[in-house]
Amino acid sequence: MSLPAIRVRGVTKRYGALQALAGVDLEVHQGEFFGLLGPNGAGKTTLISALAGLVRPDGGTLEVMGHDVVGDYRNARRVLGVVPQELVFDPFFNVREMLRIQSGYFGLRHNDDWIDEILASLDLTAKADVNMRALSGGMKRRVLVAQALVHRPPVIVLDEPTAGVDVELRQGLWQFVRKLNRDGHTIVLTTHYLEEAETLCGRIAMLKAGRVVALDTTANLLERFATHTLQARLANPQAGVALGGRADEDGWVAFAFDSYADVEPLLARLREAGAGLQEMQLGEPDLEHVFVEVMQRA
Ligand SMILES: Nc1ncnc2c1ncn2[C@@H]1O[C@H](COP(=O)(O)OP(=O)(O)OP(=O)(O)O)[C@@H](O)[C@H]1O
Repeated sequence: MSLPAIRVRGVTKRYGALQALAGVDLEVHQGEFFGLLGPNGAGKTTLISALAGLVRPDGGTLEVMGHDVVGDYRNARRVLGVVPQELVFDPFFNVREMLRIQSGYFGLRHNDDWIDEILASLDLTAKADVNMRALSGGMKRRVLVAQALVHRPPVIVLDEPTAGVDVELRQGLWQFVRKLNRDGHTIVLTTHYLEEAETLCGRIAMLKAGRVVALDTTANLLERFATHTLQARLANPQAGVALGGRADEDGWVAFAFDSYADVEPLLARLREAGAGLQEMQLGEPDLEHVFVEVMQRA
């Protein structure tokens, strides 16, 4: 097994009386597209800040590509690119200057070829000489992504990169991030858009109140926690309700089932009960259901 991209062991962090991280253990493998999900205040940003060395944990250890983020800060920082949640910029510089300055933090002086490549990939070339304060919110967010990449880090963490971003930019951003992942970068993503996480992430950790409450492949989470649904429009909805369905006002009755093997007996029972099936639809399990279920159980 190769060196994990990220290794988090027993990490705790307290803000006064508030336990923001209550013992987090986590490993992200190299090359993974990993999702870090959780409700507001679960501790996602705190964990990312600890990885970036911006927050010092009270206990436990964090490593990026084998470098301890406290003891070996410089190397740990060098292998990590973080796209932060908040848009914070110095308004006096233009885009290219910002990226040069960021390169300078990592001791990279002749970085313009790579900067040009990033600008082109993020469709920012035309904005290279534009002052930061003159950019729209979505453009600024692209610059944040560019900034995280100037030092070619193998591990990239994106903290809610698509919050408040329009559909076009969101899709462009995902295309780019997917390409980075295909090129071998490890990606860690936090988002509240569970549909995005479901399509993008191969493995997911769910955090609640500073703890990991679920950690598995996306496929296993969907399999384990979510139920399928069968929606049936019935001439006699009461017959469906008597068989355990939930009726809505429009005459549809929803049945939850765990596997397709349960569908045939259900249809047979509906026929025996004279439910009068008029129309039906199957609903696939989705990550949103899984999330709600996990959070309720935890
Ligand atoms: N600097 C700070 N001082 C005090 N409390 C803090 C500080 N930073 C975070 N917290 C608290 O720690 C908890 C975890 O916050 P964090 O920002 O890590 O959550 P999150 O999962 O990223 O949430 P969101 O989805 O809203 O971004 C919250 O209750 C938050 O109020």
